[in-house]
Amino acid sequence: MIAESKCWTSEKPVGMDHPIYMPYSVSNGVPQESKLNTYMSRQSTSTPLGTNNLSQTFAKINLDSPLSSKKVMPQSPEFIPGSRVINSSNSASPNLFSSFPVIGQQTSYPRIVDSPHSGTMSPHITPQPSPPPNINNCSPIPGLEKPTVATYQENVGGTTYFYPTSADNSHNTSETMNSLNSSIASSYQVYPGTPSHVNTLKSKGGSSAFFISDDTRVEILNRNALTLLQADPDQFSELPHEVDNYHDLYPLEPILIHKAHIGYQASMYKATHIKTGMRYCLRRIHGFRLQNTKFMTYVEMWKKLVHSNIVQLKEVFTTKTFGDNSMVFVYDYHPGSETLLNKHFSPDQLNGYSDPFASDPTTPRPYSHQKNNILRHAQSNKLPEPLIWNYIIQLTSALRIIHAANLACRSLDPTKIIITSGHRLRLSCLGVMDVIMTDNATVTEHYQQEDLTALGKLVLAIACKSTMAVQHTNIATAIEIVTRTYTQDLRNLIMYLLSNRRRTLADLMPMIGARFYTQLDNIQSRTDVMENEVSKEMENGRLFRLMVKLGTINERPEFNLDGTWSETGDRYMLKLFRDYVFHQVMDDGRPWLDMAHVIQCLNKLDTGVPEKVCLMSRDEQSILVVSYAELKHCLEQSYDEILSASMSPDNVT
Ligand SMILES: Nc1ncnc2c1ncn2[C@@H]1O[C@H](COP(=O)(O)OP(=O)(O)OP(=O)(O)O)[C@@H](O)[C@H]1O
Repeated sequence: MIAESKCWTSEKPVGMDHPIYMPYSVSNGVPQESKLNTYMSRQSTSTPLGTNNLSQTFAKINLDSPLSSKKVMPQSPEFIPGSRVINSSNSASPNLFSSFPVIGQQTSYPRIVDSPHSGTMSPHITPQPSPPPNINNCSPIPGLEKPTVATYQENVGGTTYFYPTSADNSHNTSETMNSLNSSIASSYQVYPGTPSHVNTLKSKGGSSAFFISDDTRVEILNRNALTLLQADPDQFSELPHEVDNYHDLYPLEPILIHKAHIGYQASMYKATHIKTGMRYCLRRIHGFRLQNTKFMTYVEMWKKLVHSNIVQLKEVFTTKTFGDNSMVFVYDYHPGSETLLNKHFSPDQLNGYSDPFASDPTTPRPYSHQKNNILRHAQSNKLPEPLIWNYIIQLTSALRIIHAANLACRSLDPTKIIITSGHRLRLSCLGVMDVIMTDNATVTEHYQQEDLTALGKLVLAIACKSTMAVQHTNIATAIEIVTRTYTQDLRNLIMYLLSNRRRTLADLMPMIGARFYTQLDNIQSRTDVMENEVSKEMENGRLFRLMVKLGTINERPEFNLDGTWSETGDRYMLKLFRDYVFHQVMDDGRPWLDMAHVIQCLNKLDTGVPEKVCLMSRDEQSILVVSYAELKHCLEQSYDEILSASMSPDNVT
């Protein structure tokens, strides 16, 4: 079948039998060798819809209907062949031709070839400024942008163009109109803009209407870059190529000869699992000889523990690959994390106090420093109390499940808590003490009480921003500082944790009290913001897949030995569509760039809406009026062709 509405006249509307209605067919008016001809041939063979009978087609047009009898506007903007003037000011009678990217340089009127599918006419073809940002990627709801018409007529410079709508379209329109009575849904997928509740939550990080916010993007990029870092073989020549099932080792800290707080020298590496390609964090305990295998029970228990505030232990193994007897603990890798010690106790945050550990690298860390001057710490440097409570909630949350699993942390220390963005804390050294300090005599209950004491010391150190606050001789002064600086509640919690009585995590809950709600609110608000970011990227991902298909088809140099494949048949239409989406120009020939136009067009293509779009050949001699539905059909069919050829060895040429 060929076009239903392939007609133009230089007069006002006339009857259907008027000779100026010029049906186009492959053999009538279109050069056989032209690309348009190949497209039309394709229509006549493969397109299932439509009719070639003009009389039938036009019989459907009710020229007497109020809408169809719309008068030709004598004042319609004049269409001046040879001019590049695009005039779309007449909103009552949208100037179809003015809406083409470049109309100039024409010596004859373009042919109009109507697509076999029908639908509403694309209302915005002319380069137009985007709508306001919050809706700028939304298209008008089909059926609303224009009253339902049985026929569409246009007078341009004395030339009348008719676009009959088929039964199919009227069906769609009536469906749309029916749905107006109840609800109206966009007929295609689109990101509807930032919801107002998220808009009020947004941080200063800057937001984008279409893309992920700058803050989040930078953060993710940074994390990805860290994950992909590789060690320079010249610089780290001593690193083994492979350790057990891991390779691509990258040190996470300078390898210093100091004993970690566990009493052994330890070092951390990022590594990649040989089989899965996943990144992990290896904690290597240097020079450690296993005495027995009792620790395996603990390892199995730790491996089962999953919580948002702990770094999960994956496995433990011994190795001689490093040239000694090393014990390696494998954990999840959290790129971009830093220790709580670095974050809140780094030298520049200590008002000029030097790193308490720098002088003696063999001294275990961090509470062993003997100097007693850190309490001169300025109160102006204090952390906000809500942040301290935030930390308390996260740490107690982790301890709660650890203790519930009949385990103890045994490493609640500022060097063994890592922090990532959004003040997320994780306990990072779980299970190590149970393996390297197996002590059958001491019951877990004892270590759990030690955990609570360690928590009290940690909170005190954070509140005073000093690791020395927890030294026995400084504690009284440190508590005094807390009393002066923070609420009674915080002081009470520290006092409780540092007391000699038997303590439980359950007792801490009423001390935290309604602050749980604040924490919950913060997390949920953050989830809302992140969900909005995801919804933007979801749309982008969808459009990207569409672009991949278009890119795979457009300008393909050859397919199955056919050098003209991408220029003929369905592909020709897709090429013109690509021009329409991306290559439009303004009146004076400057490129017209409008992201909203691109997104809108791609969204409509993705869904295959019945709305029509006018595609102009590059020589400006032909115009195809085609629906997005048909474009989608062409896209899918052409891509499937390539896809099946890629899978079938018979098609390899
Ligand atoms: N699971 C992890 N994922 C990513 N990085 C981690 C992980 N655990 C620790 N790190 C990082 O590795 C580095 C070293 O951690 P480590 O626990 O050894 O701290 P440390 O201050 O060197 O303690 P110690 O003196 O006891 O060795 C820190 O920068 C920390 O942020």
